[in-house]
Amino acid sequence: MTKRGVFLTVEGGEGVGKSTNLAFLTERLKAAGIPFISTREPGGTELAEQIRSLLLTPREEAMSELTELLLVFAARAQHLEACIKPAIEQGQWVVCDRFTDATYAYQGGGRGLSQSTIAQLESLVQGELRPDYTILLDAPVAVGMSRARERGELDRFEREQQSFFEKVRGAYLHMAAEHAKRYRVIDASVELEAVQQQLGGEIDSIIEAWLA
Ligand SMILES: Nc1ncnc2c1ncn2[C@@H]1O[C@H](COP(=O)(O)OP(=O)(O)OP(=O)(O)O)[C@@H](O)[C@H]1O
Ligand SMILES: Cc1cn([C@H]2C[C@H](O)[C@@H](COP(=O)(O)O)O2)c(=O)[nH]c1=O
Repeated sequence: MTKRGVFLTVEGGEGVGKSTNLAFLTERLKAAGIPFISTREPGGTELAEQIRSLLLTPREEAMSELTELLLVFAARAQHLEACIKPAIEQGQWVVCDRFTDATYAYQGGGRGLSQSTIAQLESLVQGELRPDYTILLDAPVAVGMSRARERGELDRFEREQQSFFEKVRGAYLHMAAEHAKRYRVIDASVELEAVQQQLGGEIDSIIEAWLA
């Protein structure tokens, strides 16, 4: 029987370095000879990427909070069935830039939607499936936003107020405390080399546990 792959998610606020460090993590997996796919949410399949574009593109018509929540889960349903579940079952690791904890942080913490509404959709779309490990890149909101601004034009979420992102960060830190066995919290406010030194230790121990 094929050994199930690990489902590893990378979370954090805007501009904290998720994409940069996801590439670092997958380099470590490659070096260890571990089969993996690297993907992101919202997105990860052609259809889910189209939903991503609906979610991220700024427009005049305001998007209702419920519409936003349902779009996020619609993209996730597609991503899970077409990409994540088959990969894990085939023994591949799935390294995913954001997953449902982002929904609890942004639509729950940021927009104020109830945990129980999100939990109902989580059960409907995912069944029992949850990430095995979650790396939270944590930095003060101002640090992440200044990195995001330097990158160029801001998307629909990045145009939110600082208070929105403070709530998002608070929700992530709360989840990290609540799910301490699954979470690895990394201080992402320091220079990249120091971030990757912390990350290297964490990924090596996760690999070791899987190979044992
Ligand atoms: N520790 C760091 N110190 C300084 N700059 C960094 C650090 N980590 C990432 N950066 C830079 O910050 C910018 C944002 O990084 P990146 O795109 O990886 O963040 P992200 O979390 O994926 O952003 P988003 O949430 O918008 O997708 C990039 O220009 C990247 O080079
Ligand atoms: C999965 C997910 C994402 N979001 C938001 C968070 C970000 O602002 C964007 C994705 O852009 P990034 O460049 O990949 O960071 O989408 C959300 O609000 N809810 C979610 O579940």
